[in-house]
Amino acid sequence: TGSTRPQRLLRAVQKKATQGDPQSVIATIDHFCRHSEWAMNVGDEKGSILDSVVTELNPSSALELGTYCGYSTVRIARLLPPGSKLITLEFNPAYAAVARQVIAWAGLNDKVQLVEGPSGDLIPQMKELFGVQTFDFVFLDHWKDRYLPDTKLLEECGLLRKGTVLLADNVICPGTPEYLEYIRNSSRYESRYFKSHLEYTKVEDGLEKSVFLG
Ligand SMILES: O=c1[nH]cnc2c(O)c(F)c(-c3ccc(F)cc3)c(-c3ccc(F)cc3)c12
Ligand SMILES: [Mg+2]
Repeated sequence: TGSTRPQRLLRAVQKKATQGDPQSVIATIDHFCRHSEWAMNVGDEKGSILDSVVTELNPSSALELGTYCGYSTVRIARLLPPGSKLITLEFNPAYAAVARQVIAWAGLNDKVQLVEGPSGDLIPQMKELFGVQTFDFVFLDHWKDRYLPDTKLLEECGLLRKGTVLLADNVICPGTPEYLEYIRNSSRYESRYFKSHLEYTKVEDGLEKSVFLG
């Protein structure tokens, strides 16, 4: 049995990136995806937009739906102020196992809590399991068909507050039409589309940033 793509990505990080240096972990993964094997990390172009949204918001509590190999987890956590917490949910155990090691290599264990399981089951448990009141920031990057139900679940569980920012990846490719329809027509959100490209390609994709108005 051979290695998987996430395992080969992790091997590249452990071989080439500097331990405790998130920027070198990010650069190593981007190089691997451009020159060795494409992988579905948010990437450097959309990643810069993610960075600017997180930096401007300076969140104390953040949630990521969809960890994959931990690339965006590292991008977000490296920008969080001391004492802040990023909770990241991953359904696939093999992805979670790789992500834990990528996050550890970047030296970000104290800012990140990776939880394995389906987002639909875990979101209602956020308050009781992790003492979360509300999230300041949510990055949606798991599965296109879960964006809308999980957003409604976050609302219903009282996990959003006036000003919470939702940032959704892949709203064009592969596309999340039901989510966009809901969020752009809801009086409870103010949305803006950031045009970009599918990671490591010239194909159009983009991020949708939505502020919950309460
Ligand atoms: O599923 C995802 N979650 C999060 N981010 C993703 C992402 O950033 C992507 F670029 C893709 C993508 C897009 C185009 C493509 F050709 C291959 C993969 C996917 C994706 C889409 C459909 C699938 F069947 C499997 C994966 C995802
Ligand atoms: Mg994505």
